[in-house]
Amino acid sequence: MTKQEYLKAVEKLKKWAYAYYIEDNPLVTDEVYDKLYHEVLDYEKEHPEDIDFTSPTQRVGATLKDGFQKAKHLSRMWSMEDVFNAKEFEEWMARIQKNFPNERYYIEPKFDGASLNLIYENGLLKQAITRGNGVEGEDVTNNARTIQSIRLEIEHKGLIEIRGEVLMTKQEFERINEERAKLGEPLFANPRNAAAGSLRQLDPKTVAKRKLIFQPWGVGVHDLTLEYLSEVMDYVYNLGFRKPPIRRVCETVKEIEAIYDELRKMRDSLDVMLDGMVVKVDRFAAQEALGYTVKSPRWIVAYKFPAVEKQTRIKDVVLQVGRTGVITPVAVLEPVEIEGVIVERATLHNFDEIERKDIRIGDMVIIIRSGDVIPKIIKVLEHFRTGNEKKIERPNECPVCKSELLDEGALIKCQNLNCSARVVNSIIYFASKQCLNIDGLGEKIVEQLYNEGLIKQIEDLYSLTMDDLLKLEGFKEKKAKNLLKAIENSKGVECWRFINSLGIEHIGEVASKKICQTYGLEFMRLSKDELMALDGFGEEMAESFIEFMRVNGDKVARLLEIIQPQAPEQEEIQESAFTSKTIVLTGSMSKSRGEIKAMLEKMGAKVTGSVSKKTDIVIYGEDAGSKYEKAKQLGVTLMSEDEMWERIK
Ligand SMILES: NC(=O)c1ccc[n+]([C@@H]2O[C@H](COP(=O)([O-])OP(=O)(O)OC[C@H]3O[C@@H](n4cnc5c(N)ncnc54)[C@H](O)[C@@H]3O)[C@@H](O)[C@H]2O)c1
Ligand SMILES: [Zn+2]
Repeated sequence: MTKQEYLKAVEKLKKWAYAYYIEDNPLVTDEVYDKLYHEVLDYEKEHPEDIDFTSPTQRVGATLKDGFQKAKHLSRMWSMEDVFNAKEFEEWMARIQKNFPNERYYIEPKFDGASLNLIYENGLLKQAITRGNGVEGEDVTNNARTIQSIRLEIEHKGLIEIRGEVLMTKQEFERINEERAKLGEPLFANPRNAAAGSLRQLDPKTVAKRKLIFQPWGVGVHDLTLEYLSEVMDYVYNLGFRKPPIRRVCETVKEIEAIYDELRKMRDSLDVMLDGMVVKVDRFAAQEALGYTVKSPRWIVAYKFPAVEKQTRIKDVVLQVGRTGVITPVAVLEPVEIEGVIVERATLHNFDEIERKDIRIGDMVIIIRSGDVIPKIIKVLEHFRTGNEKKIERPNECPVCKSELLDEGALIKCQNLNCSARVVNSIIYFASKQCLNIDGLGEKIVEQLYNEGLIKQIEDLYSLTMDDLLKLEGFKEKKAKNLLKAIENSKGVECWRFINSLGIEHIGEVASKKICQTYGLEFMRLSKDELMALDGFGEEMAESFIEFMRVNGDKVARLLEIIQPQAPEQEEIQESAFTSKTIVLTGSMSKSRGEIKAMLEKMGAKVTGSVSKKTDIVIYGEDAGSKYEKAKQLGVTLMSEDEMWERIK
């Protein structure tokens, strides 16, 4: 780096830091920022005489935003030195151990949120101040008061600064971004920016609506006379603050590395974002002796995790056709590595989402991939646009079968039941775990069978022969035999698996189970009433089921014939006056209607939702309305709740 390049880099960092700290709207990912930051740092180490005193390496945070009162911290707030791998971490440890060979280290996760200092006096929250430039920050006391996990009163009566991170859960972040997209507001890049932006809303009512969390990690001024930071933190957490998922005291690099691995594994399952682990010298006396640089304590280090957010470019958009015909747009990306996995695609969900987020081909975007979750685009970095980006058009023709598409707004569908993509995907679904669970019949093999013309529809699976399979590439006798056996074994499956495997819209595993528990194998000709009498069934579900059976009745009958699913064992029926009767419940009763319904069903009654000529009895509670009247009109037997209990006795 030349001096000129150095000065340019400093300007760039300052611009990025301003967008990040003041506007909560980063222009680049942390990874990109950190890379340049470290290049600048390296240059400054070699050329101390050139250091620009406004360089981000020389100060905490950035200048302050207008709008809030400024307020001074009682003691300074700091930034942290960071390391990115075991080697860098060991070098840091070695530097400490040179003068302090036998120290203990206190470890907590590094929470990725916005720093906040809470000042308590006489047991009351007096002031809440953002980190700002470390000396003074913004007074956000009124906002902090709306955060449930910030105590307004604590047992400790002395003066104490409790410091921590304001966090937003991953779920809340998604919710707020959805909301912002609908309103056409710019999206937050990640939960950290969302938390920081929310904490600095001028209206506390808006802050209260966003579920923020306060997670302590340290103290400033305090009057506790303890020897170790870990003891002070025990004290703080016991005042009633949220505890971190892991906190440990240990002594060796090996122990610390083990905690790092443990935290990394835990990372995805937590509801808030971690971007690393923080290692601190535990003994206060040693901390003081080690001291501070212009920007950070020498006794703390942030041992960062690999980034889960990357910036990359959208090269193209391709369309996938699912088994229900729904077209899902998928972004083809310039490949990037995230935690050891090369990511080349990200889902775009649907076309409304593309429009809401104004995603274009050629755009630079931030993507996130955490755990097994499909990579997602969280934000378009619009300032990278050159004007050559292309809008993504809503398709009107199926990319696979070319038939005309049905555009329902959020969803665009291929309606052609014979569309090969739909057929292949529905067979894959049919064989999947939550359906017929046919071992060895995965995506690739279904495609292979279909492309070779061996199967055209689900039924064809059951007439596959050894000869057929042996013709296929990659099939030897054993594999073929196993597959045929697995297909054969799928005969006689539980009834609910059979229904679930049909892939009826709105009818999933739970609904399939409900249908089979109540009606066994007699599900093909169920009426709307009968379906709506099932717990959790609404009109949409009932109609979808009936429509499916109307259109595909013959096919379902053929499959039933081949597969012969098993009905669940019926519980023994308790005979009573209600056995085999069709009953409607109305009005408010002494127990919930669900409970009474379940009780009657055990006696072999059919409990439906609306009164018709087919209804045998209407049982009414208090304030019964239109159903009571209708029963009267139709001459259906009316029975009060009390009478019902009489008869059951
Ligand atoms: N994307 C961008 O444009 C951009 C711009 C500026 C900064 N950044 C990012 O910000 C970071 C550097 O900034 P920084 O100095 O504000 O913060 P930092 O990441 O260096 O960490 C210091 C902060 O970590 C927090 N923290 C979380 N858990 C903690 C714990 N257990 N103990 C102590 N502190 C804990 C505290 O709030 C503390 O102030 C980098 O990760 C950088 O990538 C990004
Ligand atoms: Zn199609």
